[in-house]
Amino acid sequence: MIRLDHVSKLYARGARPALDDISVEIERGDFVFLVGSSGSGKSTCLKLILREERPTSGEVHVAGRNLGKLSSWRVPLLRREIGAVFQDFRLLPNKTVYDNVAFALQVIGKKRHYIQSMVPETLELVGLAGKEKRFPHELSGGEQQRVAIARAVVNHPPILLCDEPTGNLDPGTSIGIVRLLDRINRTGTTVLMATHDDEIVDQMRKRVIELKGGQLIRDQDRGVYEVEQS
Ligand SMILES: Nc1ncnc2c1ncn2[C@@H]1O[C@H](COP(=O)(O)OP(=O)(O)OP(=O)(O)O)[C@@H](O)[C@H]1O
Repeated sequence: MIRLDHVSKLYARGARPALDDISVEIERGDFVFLVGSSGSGKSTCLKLILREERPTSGEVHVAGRNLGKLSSWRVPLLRREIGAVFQDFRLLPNKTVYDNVAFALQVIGKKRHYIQSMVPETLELVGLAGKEKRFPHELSGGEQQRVAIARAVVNHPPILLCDEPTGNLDPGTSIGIVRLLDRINRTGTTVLMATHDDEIVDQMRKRVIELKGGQLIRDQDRGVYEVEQS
């Protein structure tokens, strides 16, 4: 579902590589934690998968596409295959919960009756039934992140990328969010989550990929956090 072949990324000529000859494969339906100290290259890795950045060398394959050969006009089609969730939620503040999620379908031209059935179903999945008319500022951080997750998965993308989705949440709320991601993963969605949250990684015991200084130094099934400091 996601494959990096000898991928390196240098943001500036002569700079230390943000990613240094990374090769890794993530199969359909996997749940993977991407760990590593600050600056180890986690966000860069996610940006390459979204084609927000391009590698300096190597190949990135996502959902059957070689991103190096993908023309710019096809990038929006790639992004439909990938739901994305971030630490800072990124909700539209002037739209209700319902409209934040519906908007993701409107912009890709889905029909009204489809939107009217998918949005309530997805809000139910993330545990927000009954809160459709609230605005983001009327929700807790955990609830806001649930809206962001609903928005990311409402179109049933095969891949869900999460960049520190629990970074702004307390431990109890965080575990609820990751259990929700686990539930989404069990429906067949491939989940790749960059995180600094040691408690969650240790509790969930999923595959763990560790980066250090841009190099992949660990790929462990049922792994633990145990990040090496750079
Ligand atoms: N747009 C950019 N331009 C130049 N250098 C960058 C850019 N983005 C990231 N870097 C550098 O690339 C390296 C990897 O950064 P990246 O954001 O991928 O790390 P990270 O593991 O996600 O860190 P964090 O856990 O702090 O979010 C760092 O040295 C960073 O300074």
